[in-house]
Amino acid sequence: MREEELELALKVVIVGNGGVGKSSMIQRYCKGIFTKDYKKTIGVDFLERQIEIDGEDVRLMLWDTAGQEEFDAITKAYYRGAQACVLTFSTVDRDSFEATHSWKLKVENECGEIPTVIVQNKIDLLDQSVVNPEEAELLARALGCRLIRTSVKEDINVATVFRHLASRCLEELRDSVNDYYYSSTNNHNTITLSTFSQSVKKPVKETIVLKPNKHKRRKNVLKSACRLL
Ligand SMILES: Nc1nc2c(ncn2[C@@H]2O[C@H](COP(=O)(O)OP(=O)(O)OP(=O)(O)O)[C@@H](O)[C@H]2O)c(=O)[nH]1
Repeated sequence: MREEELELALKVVIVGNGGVGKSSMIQRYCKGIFTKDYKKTIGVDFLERQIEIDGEDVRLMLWDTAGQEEFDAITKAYYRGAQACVLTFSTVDRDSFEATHSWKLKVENECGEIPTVIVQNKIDLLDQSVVNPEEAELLARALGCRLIRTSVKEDINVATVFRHLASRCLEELRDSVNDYYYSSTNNHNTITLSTFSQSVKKPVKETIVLKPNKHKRRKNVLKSACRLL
């Protein structure tokens, strides 16, 4: 495979009780549309969107899973291999809020700990809210996730959810690439990263601090990393 064919693809699963707006969120983000009709997802569905984060092209593969428990056996098979997760509840559905922790556990059972956000959807219906803001913050803190409030209907914060997750995944990937460089350079070796300012050439045993080039874009660090690995 040529270097320019390499791309970063992230599998993201969207989970939460039925009717909280998972399918609508994915449709909004990938197709720019919103429909009032409720069509229950049977099993799983899938859409994708390409975005750019810090100069990296990232393909987001968004897996829409059914919220009804009867589909649990099917949907959990699709959690496997996910790199990020959206836990969704609805502002006007108390049960969906209370189920958030159990959704997190279901995903964790298949994927371990992965970057996760909690989404409180339907904030356009705040006047009918059955979850107070402090409770939602507390839950997010307890589960160690960022809370993002969205309205898929009004297109509020939907893109933020996916950009945040993609950034988190990229950070983790960069950290592991950097760890690899550091651990694979023994004593007198040097490393060269051409995508960073003036190439980084340092004797090992020092901490290697990678600074983005101020003049060149820090483009394709992961592709370059793959080439070096
Ligand atoms: N007011 C309002 N309604 C929304 C919003 N997002 C989704 N809905 C509506 O909520 C209903 C359920 O949305 P879906 O996206 O089908 O819900 P889901 O979570 O995919 O449901 P399942 O497929 O059963 O798991 C639909 O009628 C949507 O139009 C929102 O932000 N505000």
